Amino acid sequence: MAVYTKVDDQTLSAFLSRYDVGKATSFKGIAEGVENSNYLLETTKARYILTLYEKRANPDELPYFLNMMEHLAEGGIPTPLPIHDKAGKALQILAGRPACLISFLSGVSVHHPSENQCAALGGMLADMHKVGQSFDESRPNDLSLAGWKDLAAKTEARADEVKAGLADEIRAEIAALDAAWPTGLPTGTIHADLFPDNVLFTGDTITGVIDFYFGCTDMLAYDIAVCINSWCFDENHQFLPGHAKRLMEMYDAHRPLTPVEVDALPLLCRGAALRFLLTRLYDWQNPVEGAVVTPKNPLDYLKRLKFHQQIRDAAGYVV
Ligand SMILES: Nc1ncnc2c1ncn2[C@@H]1O[C@H](COP(=O)(O)OP(=O)(O)O)[C@@H](O)[C@H]1O
Ligand SMILES: N[C@@H](CCOP(=O)(O)O)C(=O)O
Repeated sequence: MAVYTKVDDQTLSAFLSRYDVGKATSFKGIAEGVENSNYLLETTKARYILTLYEKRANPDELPYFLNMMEHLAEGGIPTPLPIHDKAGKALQILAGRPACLISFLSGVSVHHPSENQCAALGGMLADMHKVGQSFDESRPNDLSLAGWKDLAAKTEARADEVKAGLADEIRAEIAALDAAWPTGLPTGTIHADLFPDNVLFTGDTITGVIDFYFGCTDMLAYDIAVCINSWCFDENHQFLPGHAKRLMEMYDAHRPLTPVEVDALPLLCRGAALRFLLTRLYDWQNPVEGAVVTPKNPLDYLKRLKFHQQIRDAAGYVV
């Protein structure tokens, strides 16, 4: 459960009095997530999610994320909507943290996505990229090469406590990616953390896309690489080519991939694997005292990284 900041009854009712959302009937910490504190709030009017921003969230960037969600929702992507208070304000301070009430979306996230669900994901991701083209705000991806170097420096002293030789493997991978990281690919607004726990389904239909707090401006195909990493491996970290094929085919049907994007996929997948290896490693080494959160295993992404390292070209993902 990710709850870093506790919200008591009095604080909650004072907060809710700013809104026209009715009275709270239930308020519970949510048993998923890593980055922020999330509560499910039920009121006499509706259900909401209350998010308190923690850890990596930079308060100055929160308006960007909320505006991105609103822009995508207006374009037909099923993202939550920030709720505005009676004075028109969406972003608040609650229990000393920046906070926002957002609309609750129905559906459930899947632990073992099917090929059909990967196809739905590919189509939605391409649609999201197309709608994102008219979003006029931008934010650099602070978890790309420069961010990885920074995390590698912060984690290297104790990386070998997690696995012997890990610091060297990370150093070598950063050097390889630094020398070959693609440029000139189509860019735009990307989600950058589109894991299965951030997509809600009813059957094979996507009913929600959540957690835009790593959203940024970067190569569109990097989002596909994040999805290949997080949707197309089984629980034993074995690659699932049928999943990747359906994801990419449906993406391509909604937004045709350019040849340079296809060629860059193995490198982008390596970069995405390294990104999650590093943030997980950092979180593993730096637990937040008193937080209720289950740290994720960094080595899951070392296994994926090794898989991508032996892929020669994008065809390796679909055979
Ligand atoms: N708008 C929403 N509608 C329904 N459930 C949500 C919504 N936002 C978050 N959740 C639930 O809260 C969990 C944690 O949210 P998430 O944004 O992924 O947190 P974190 O940023 O901490 O990773 C999700 O897995 C989902 O179950
Ligand atoms: N997806 C990341 C962790 C970020 O947490 P999320 O709950 O916001 O997806 C990972 O799995 O390492």
